[in-house]
Amino acid sequence: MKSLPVIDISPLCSESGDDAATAAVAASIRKACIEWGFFYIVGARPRHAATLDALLRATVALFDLPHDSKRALAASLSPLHRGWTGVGGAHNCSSSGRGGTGPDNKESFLLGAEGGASPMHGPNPWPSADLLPGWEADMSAYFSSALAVSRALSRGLALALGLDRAFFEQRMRDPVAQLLLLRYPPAPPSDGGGGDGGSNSSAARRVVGCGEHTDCGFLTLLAQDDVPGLEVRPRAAGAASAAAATANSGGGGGEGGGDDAGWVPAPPLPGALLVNLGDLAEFWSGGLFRSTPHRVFAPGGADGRRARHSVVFFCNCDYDAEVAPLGAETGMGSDEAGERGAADAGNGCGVDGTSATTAGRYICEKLGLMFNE
Ligand SMILES: O=C(O)CCC(=O)C(=O)O
Ligand SMILES: [Fe+2]
Repeated sequence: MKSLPVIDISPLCSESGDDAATAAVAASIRKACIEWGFFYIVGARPRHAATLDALLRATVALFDLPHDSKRALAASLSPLHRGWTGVGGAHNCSSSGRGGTGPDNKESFLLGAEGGASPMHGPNPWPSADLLPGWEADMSAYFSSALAVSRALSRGLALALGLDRAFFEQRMRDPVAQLLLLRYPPAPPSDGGGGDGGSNSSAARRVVGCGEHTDCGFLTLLAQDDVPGLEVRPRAAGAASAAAATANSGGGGGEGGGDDAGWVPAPPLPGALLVNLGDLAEFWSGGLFRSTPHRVFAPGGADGRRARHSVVFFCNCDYDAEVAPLGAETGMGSDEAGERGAADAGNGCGVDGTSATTAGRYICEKLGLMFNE
């Protein structure tokens, strides 16, 4: 059974070294971005492994705070909607889901780039040091570390598109980046009665933690604890046939139809981060790279006693970075154009429109935000 690719990005983590190893990583990234829009990375700076543990511990500590302490940090109090949102609250950072999957079942806490570089930069509602000693330092360390990994990856993405390796990095000087901490509470035990819509598929019996959506920005890095729940639905021909095989192989319990068809699990892989591309990357790459739909189910079954925690780093480019769909330089060959398939021409990324924009404008439009520039 085919599953999501794993790519060792260590050759991208040094400033120099434009050698065969780098070219091989760029080729793997190109293939993964065309076929899946998702891939695991290993080999990021060693510093990252240490900050990952601290990150997950700090995330649990935040959500374990008493309700009143979290309410005092509510996102509704912040002009940039940073801070805490309880279960059933708004979905923060992604373009809207499709397919009527119902309300999200998750608690979230949003942080973002500080300073005044753009209307999307600003102060974070940090919990006080009395409440959570060292929390701000742990989160800030992870934020910088995730940004360094994103910059390294951006070199691979640029090479994968036939561009100068610094192409995206030069547009990530003080990027619009956000860190979203998530807790998915376990699904209530099923007494076999429920089910929505009378469907018999396992997807219908499971509780949605985060409905199907694509991310709207450039690059997403996901750290997850050891509780699974994330699934992706690749649209390219090669990966899609692997997904169909997964749906039919007994893992999902479906019969090739219903809500499970085409979905592939993206379970936690110790020491790895999961990367996915957002709508902005698909738009910028002229539709060559994928912004792939994904969804999360609340922990159930054997994992049903524990909440799932994940931390999503949405790395965009600088607010005023100019963006226009790339053309011939990406070297999209007829094979790759065929790989895209005719059926999936649009996922709302605006790839068919040729108008140039800026990263900030693109994201604000997707999120329905308006700022006076
Ligand atoms: O929690 C996860 O694994 C993914 C969350 C996600 O896709 C999002 O917040 O955009
Ligand atoms: Fe997402």
